[in-house]
Amino acid sequence: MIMLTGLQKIYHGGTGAVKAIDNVSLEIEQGEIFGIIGKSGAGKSTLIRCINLLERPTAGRVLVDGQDMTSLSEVELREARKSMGMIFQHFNLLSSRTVLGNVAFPLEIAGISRTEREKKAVPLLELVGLTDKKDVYPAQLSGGQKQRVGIARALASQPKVLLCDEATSALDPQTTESILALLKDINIKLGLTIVLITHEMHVIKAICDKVAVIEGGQLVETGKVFDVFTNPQSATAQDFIKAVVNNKVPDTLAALLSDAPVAGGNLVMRLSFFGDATNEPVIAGLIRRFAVDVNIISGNIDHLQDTPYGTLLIELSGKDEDIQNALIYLQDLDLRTEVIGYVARHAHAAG
Ligand SMILES: Nc1ncnc2c1ncn2[C@@H]1O[C@H](COP(=O)(O)OP(=O)(O)OP(=O)(O)O)[C@@H](O)[C@H]1O
Repeated sequence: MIMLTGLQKIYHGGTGAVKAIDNVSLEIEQGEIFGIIGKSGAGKSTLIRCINLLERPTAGRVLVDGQDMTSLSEVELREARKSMGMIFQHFNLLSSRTVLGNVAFPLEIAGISRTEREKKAVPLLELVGLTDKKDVYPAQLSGGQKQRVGIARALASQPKVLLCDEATSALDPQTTESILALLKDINIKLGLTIVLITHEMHVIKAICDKVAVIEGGQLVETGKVFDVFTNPQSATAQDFIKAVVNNKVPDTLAALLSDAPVAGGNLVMRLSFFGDATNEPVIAGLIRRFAVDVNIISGNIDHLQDTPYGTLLIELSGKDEDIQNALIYLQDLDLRTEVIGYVARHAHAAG
């Protein structure tokens, strides 16, 4: 649906050239919700604005539905942009127009008659749950309601893609949740491809199918949200995930760990479970089979989209041989194991 190839954007400002996007290539498929996450200044806004060419890339190609956006004339570009709606952090509504007037505005620009405009806008208000606010002005709306107007307006020209520029950053957590649920609903009902940028991992976790992590204008990691969450490769992705998944080794324990086995010491490891494996009594099975004690340091079970996902940080104590056999047993199960390190038994109170 959307293909970025070797995308580059250099800004020339007072302080010299800034490489905001540095050789980014990625593919977004039809019907998916694709999240782009990065810290402040990573290049997220520039990247999303390059997709509809609100920013013209310095180099690289932007293909949307097979059409090379960078090769279009201004007139062709205006036409192509109709297939890409956009919503913004600060909503960008027209304060002098009613809710209905705002939603119908793109249709007015397109020269569609008043009756036709209303015919198209009214069902969109229903879709976003604002039928009763049709005749009020933006100043009378809450932030969440304003964003609903923004969404309805973006859908007015029946786009194939919805670009969301930090669409929930100005909203409180509960309103954020309801707007994200609405985006998911629209994605399913209309089969709309959604691209969103955010600096918050919980947004990605809530609705995205795939994620791209960017830093310093570069793509550092991309993949299915489930894969990136359960097995992040880059330090940046690991940092973002820490904010929503608590499976960190406590600092007091981390200070005592060594990579190599310690004779007569305990093994600290992380187990990650997905799907059906979350229902398996892994720890009970471990204790039954081996002469080891298991101390659970931390643990949680969560859902990523509809798939259960859990992590357990555990410490095994026992004879060295029993610990190694238990480790081999765990590594053979349908779960992900990660040896965090070894700790001398007397050095640590637990176990
Ligand atoms: N018009 C501009 N002129 C010069 N430099 C710019 C311009 N717009 C952005 N930049 C620079 O490009 C880099 C990326 O900016 P961008 O706004 O895309 O990042 P971002 O990830 O969206 O950040 P934030 O989350 O803070 O909005 C930054 O270093 C920024 O200062």
